[in-house]
Amino acid sequence: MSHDSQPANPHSTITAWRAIDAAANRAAEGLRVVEDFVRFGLDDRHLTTQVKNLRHDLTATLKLFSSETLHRARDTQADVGVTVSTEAEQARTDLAQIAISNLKRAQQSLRTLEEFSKLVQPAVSSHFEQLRYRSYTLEKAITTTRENGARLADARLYVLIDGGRDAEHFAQLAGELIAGGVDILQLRDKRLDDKTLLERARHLRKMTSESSTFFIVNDRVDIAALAGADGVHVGQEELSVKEARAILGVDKLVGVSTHSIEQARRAVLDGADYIGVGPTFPSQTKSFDQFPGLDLVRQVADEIRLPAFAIGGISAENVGQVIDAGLTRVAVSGAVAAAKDPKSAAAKLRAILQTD
Ligand SMILES: Cc1ncc(COP(=O)(O)OP(=O)(O)O)c(N)n1
Ligand SMILES: Cc1ncsc1CCOP(=O)(O)O
Ligand SMILES: [Mg+2]
Repeated sequence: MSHDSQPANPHSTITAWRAIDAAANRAAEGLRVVEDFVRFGLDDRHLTTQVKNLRHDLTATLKLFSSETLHRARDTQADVGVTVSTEAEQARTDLAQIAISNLKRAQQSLRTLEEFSKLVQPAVSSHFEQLRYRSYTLEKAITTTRENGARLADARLYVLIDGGRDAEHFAQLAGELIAGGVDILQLRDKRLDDKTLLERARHLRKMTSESSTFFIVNDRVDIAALAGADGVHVGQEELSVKEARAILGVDKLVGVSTHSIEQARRAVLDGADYIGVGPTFPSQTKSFDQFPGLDLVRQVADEIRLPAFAIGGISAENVGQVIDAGLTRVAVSGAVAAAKDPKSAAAKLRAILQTD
């Protein structure tokens, strides 16, 4: 029956069932290709589970239709679409492109399912809409994981520094760390007034621009935007990834602190560019009541391929335990910034982290 309770025209009904049958198969096939890409191409257990769940939920929703009706409506021989194949369908040059094309194909099919089911079984339509929205979230998470895997491929050592005693002391330390091979520098200062913090941020922007070191501001999206930083780092109780991105723009990095595997999984789906994982060990820089420790490092290394930096009390002495637990990226403060010779402390840690 149609929306206004008029009996649907039998020709429209059979057309709708044929389209639903074809779209159901396309959506399921497309999602299977995506699942195989995140599984074998990205080696990402979390995203594999997410795509698999989406595929299973699609199957469960399709069971709300009568399979007999669908099969009766099927007429592959008469389907003019079977022999139509565009050049773009044939020209696939890399795995990620294949996966994304298939995801888009699944999304389009979900849209067909949503629209055509309105004619024959309206109550099911909104289920397909929800599945389509989930597929958009996954598309973003897959793309971000893949792109940041490349963008931050070489980023192993991430160092947090404060604004220092004065501008000169700050510039001296920053200069040494950049020269010591630090991949990412974070300005993390909770005591400076805004004017001075922005001055430090602008100074660091200038220094890092002449190097390959990324520059991130902790907490303060406003300061990051004004200084033209490469990004911002936010905690669980701060602005969300979406909010930070709305201010900074799509090209900037947004990192998120995670203290449990659930938070790490959520950060991936929220579209974070990287995650901080910790605290790993007791820290001189910040005090904590709880330590997810190396267990969380192991869980993240096992499940997640978005760049992940272990943080909290990490030094040249214990970084081997982090590497053994599966992560080769760390964020540190004290072990480098408070060292007698910050440049060689950074270079030493960086060398240990270069495991390949
Ligand atoms: C790389 C990185 N990871 C984690 C943190 C901690 O952020 P947050 O939990 O918001 O705590 P504060 O640093 O703001 O005290 C970080 N800053 N950087
Ligand atoms: C900000 C922060 N968040 C978790 S641990 C930490 C401090 C890292 O500093 P350190 O390397 O000196 O422990
Ligand atoms: Mg914070």
